[in-house]
Amino acid sequence: MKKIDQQITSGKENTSVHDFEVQKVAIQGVKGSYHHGVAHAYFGSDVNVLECMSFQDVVNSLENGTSTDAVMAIENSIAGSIIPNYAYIDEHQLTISGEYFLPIHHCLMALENQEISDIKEVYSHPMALLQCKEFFRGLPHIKLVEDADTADVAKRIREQGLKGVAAVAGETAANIYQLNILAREIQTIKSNSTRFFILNTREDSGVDKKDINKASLKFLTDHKRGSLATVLNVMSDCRLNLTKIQSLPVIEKPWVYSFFVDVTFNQYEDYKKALSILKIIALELKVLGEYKNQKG
Ligand SMILES: O=C(O)C(=O)C[C@]1(C(=O)O)C=C[C@@H](O)C=C1
Repeated sequence: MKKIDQQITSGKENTSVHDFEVQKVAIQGVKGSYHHGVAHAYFGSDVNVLECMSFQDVVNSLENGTSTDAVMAIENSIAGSIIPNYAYIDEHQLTISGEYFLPIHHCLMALENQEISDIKEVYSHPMALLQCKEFFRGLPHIKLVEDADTADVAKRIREQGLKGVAAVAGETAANIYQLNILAREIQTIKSNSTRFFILNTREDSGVDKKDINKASLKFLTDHKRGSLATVLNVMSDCRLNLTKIQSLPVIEKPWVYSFFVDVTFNQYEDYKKALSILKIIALELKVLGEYKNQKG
């Protein structure tokens, strides 16, 4: 871990001590959220977490040094990409140092002695509500309300003794905040998972070269016929496998798009060769992170 110099001023003394930077992992949400689950799975159950109530706060904590690393959801197998998170990573020069795919099993939970027929409002994270659209289509008496975090709603129901209110969250949240599970596996497709990025602000993500077999890149292309196809062909010719492509509008230039791609590879040299060509043919090529493919 990085060593930092700390100046301690006490009275007239000015002592310089060496300290070790303590790892603190920012998550969106509170204990029992899916982000919390990823922090445990990736960094170990004794990880020191910083609970943030928005993705913006996660980013701020990395920038102002209150966290050293962060976990950020980026896409879900049912609801798709969390587009604003691509922009956060790009605009704030964050480095992707890893990824984690977490199976997501949503439950509907409420205080004891509450039946589904008693529930008038269900609160949860918008991505979680999107994943359970079909389940709620069959319950028209329930109003769906977007909230900051799945587990935080569960916590609030318990702390404020909210009746007629339920949360969509994971089973861990029901256990921590002692809520009854009214329905399990309420996501539209049973096999549901969310991909999370592990982020930091260090230029070198710290991933061992021999472990790197995946990268996330951003680039723009010319408004010329075939320019995107040319970039993708270079990747294919260099034996890179494209696992994801996402376009995002370039907000200063209406109707111009940037592309965010993830590629996997067996040989780091193949990837380096592709980069050297892409630097010439693509516009504004940027490496967002080089890391280990969790599915590999
Ligand atoms: O609210 C939570 O528990 C979260 O961790 C957020 C989040 C998300 O941002 O997508 C994480 C996984 C699920 O896809 C639903 C919600």
